[in-house]
Amino acid sequence: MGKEGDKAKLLLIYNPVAGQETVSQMIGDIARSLQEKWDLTIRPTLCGGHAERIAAQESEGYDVVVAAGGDGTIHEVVNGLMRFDKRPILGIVPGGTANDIARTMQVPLDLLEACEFMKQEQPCAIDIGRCNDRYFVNFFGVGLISTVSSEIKNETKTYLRHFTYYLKSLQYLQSDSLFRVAITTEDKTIQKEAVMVYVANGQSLAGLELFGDKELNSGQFEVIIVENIGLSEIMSVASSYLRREPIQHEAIFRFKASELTIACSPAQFIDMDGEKNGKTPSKVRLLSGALRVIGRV
Ligand SMILES: Nc1ncnc2c1ncn2[C@@H]1O[C@H](COP(=O)(O)OP(=O)(O)OP(=O)(O)O)[C@@H](O)[C@H]1O
Repeated sequence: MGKEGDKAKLLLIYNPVAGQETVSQMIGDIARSLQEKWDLTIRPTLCGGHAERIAAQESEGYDVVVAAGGDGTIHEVVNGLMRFDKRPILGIVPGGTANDIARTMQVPLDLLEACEFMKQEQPCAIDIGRCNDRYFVNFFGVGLISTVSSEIKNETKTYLRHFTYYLKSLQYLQSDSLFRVAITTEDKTIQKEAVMVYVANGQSLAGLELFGDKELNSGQFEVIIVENIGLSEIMSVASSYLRREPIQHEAIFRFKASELTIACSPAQFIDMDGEKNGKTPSKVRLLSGALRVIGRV
């Protein structure tokens, strides 16, 4: 191994409150592992939004910037990195609750295995979504998804959180959550009454691999509109999922697009990668191969 100065530079941004605070507890081991390959700088976040500021203000001159935390932390770091024309490579240490982005990129969920993985794997270019002046890696969503994710945001962070997520989904489906949506793409306009619109770039949502064939370099989003759907329909969709069959239901409308405008009445809160980001209307665009990430697509 060469001198410290010969090594590439890595900035590790970690969220000490993500998931069950495992990154915080293991930061010494994580640092020792990464130092074997890189000249390491470590920056913990102090509050929400801080990971994005660190990435935007301090990434210059680094070869790799690692987001250690959950999807929210990765979302913030990506938003910081996307401001640069010449972007450092992104690495992931999955210390969150759902870790949907890490799952899609096949990063091991064990923190030290993820460090080993980073040392061995090559980066690959992935598509990034853009909505107005914000970016997303995994998904853009309005309706049910946004309501549920903000409701659970402050709940106790244990494995029970996943369970809570599904219960809350069912609860909201029973309530008055319908809205009108008009989506315009490169070649069509679709108007529906919906409870949720989900624009998938990645494969997983809340730890479930819902879009198994959706690769992060496909050049297209998978757009899902969930129309008015009741409990019996949910059970039928859930049983398809459990039987590993493609999710097909008359209340679920799917298509592919790389550019779309979404208008809702009434206006809906936007959720990107599990983080709230303003309200519709939205212009959503796919930026092909915009970021290099250590992982597999
Ligand atoms: N020091 C901090 N104190 C409080 N909140 C923070 C701090 N640093 C970051 N945050 C916020 O913590 C929130 C949760 O982080 P993150 O999404 O990474 O973990 P998670 O919710 O457990 O994982 P996942 O999104 O994968 O389910 C984010 O909204 C982020 O802005």
